[in-house]
Amino acid sequence: LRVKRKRYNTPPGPKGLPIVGNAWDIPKSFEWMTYAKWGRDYSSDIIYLRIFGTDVIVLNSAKAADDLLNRRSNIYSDREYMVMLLDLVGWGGRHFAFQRYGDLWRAHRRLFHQYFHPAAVPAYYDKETQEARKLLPRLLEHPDDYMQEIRTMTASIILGIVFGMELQPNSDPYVAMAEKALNGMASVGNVGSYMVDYLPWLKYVPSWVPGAGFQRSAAEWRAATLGMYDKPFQSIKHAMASGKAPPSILTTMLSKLDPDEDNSTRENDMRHVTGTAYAAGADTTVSSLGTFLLAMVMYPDIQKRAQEEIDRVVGSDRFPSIEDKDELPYITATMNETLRWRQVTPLGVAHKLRVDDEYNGYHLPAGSIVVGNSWAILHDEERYPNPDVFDPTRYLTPDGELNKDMPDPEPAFGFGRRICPGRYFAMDSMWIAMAHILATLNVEKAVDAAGNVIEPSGEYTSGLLSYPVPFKVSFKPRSASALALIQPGTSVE
Ligand code: HEM
Repeated sequence: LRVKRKRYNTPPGPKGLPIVGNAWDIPKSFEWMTYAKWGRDYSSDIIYLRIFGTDVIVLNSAKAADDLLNRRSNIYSDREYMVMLLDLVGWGGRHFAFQRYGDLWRAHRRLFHQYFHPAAVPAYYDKETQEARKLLPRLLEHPDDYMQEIRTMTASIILGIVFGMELQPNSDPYVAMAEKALNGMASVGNVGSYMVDYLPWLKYVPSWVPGAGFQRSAAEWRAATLGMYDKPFQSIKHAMASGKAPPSILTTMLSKLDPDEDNSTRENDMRHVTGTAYAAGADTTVSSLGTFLLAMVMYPDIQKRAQEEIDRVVGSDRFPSIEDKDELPYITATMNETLRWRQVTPLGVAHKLRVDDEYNGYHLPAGSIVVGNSWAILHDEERYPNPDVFDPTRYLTPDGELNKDMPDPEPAFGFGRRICPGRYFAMDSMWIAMAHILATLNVEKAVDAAGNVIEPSGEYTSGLLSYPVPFKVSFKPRSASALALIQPGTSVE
């Protein structure tokens, strides 16, 4: 029986072809820019696409994203079921960013929130500060590996607070496994990266069939995903049983269990929520700090101004502390601008609409994938003139205070009930690392063997997470007293 579809007034967008719809219109990379361009071409901040029968709605303005994803969050907070990512690569039921709206998601999010809400995160300042301090000498020693060193810092912070884990220097086996799992996630995590997402029966095609290479990649990634969730959980549980587990979020969680009850569901929630903190939090913060370094290399005057603020408020005989934050508005503005200028997740994580909706006279069909284009929102020329220029003063009043009328770059963290629940912790980690780097190091363009300055390309990778394309950086201690802070044994002449 064929039911004839009623023609509704959906938002404008490229026309597309029969059956495949707009599948071939969507570029393989930097889709956020194309979506923003379509918004201009069709003079609409809402764009409608159809991909193999799936409705996709892209929101290109702060107003549309706020009206729908924030204000109607009760119906806009579902997720698409991504076969490749969830079934084949193993993130289903584990990483709640990809969980459908429902009880399991709610249980995970609630448990996570208990340890990452604004009043909980100051408990992690000490660890964040300690690891930021360890980062500084490593940047001086291994300037070419600065991204890896930053990754070690974020991994040490998160794994330290969540599992009480001390990382093994150089390649830590847990981090190596997690990196593999995260590579899989980054490769398949954007809705529609794999044909199997649109044609779910493809998952039954064995991996030896020509063209089914996704099955082989999936099996390798899957082993890493399962390991990253199970291994630390099991080892902490064992260590706790013998009284040897250092205090952590997981030991606090486990200590609340009643040994006389069947705890299997709650233990699973704990395993998945703790594993997710690393999966969601490590590489995101790494990318944002990479952007910070890129901005400092490209805009030396801004770096100098930030350093002057620290010198004036903190002096040079101690490190800045997050307790100084209120007196360091330029540093906070620099962090906001870092999150605005280049997003870690330019399209956020796609939401899904659960029921039919109406907006501005348009029909938005139930089941639509709804993409908040945070790149477009944070590059809106009206709110952010010359949006491609890195300029922290956007966030400041003329007399240098934080401008209360300027919205925080919140869209960088998503929307509505799905907004990043790790954002307070993420911004603390970023702020502390940035303040430590600015206080003690000059971050400059590197020079090659022939004495030529190496210009960074300023380019980014494309995917669910976007990173600066590797660029060379030179780190130099700002002064003898800075060096003495970085390497406490060093004498100051
Ligand atoms: C600069 C760093 C970060 C950025 C830019 C970022 C960005 C995002 C974005 C865009 C989302 C999707 C929101 C949506 O669906 O509308 C998200 C979700 C999430 N983030 Fe973050 N994040 C960052 C750091 C962190 C950290 C450090 C953690 C954990 C400690 C974390 C945990 C999560 C979790 C668990 C979710 C899933 C929320 C849900 O679906 O209910 N994030 N993040």
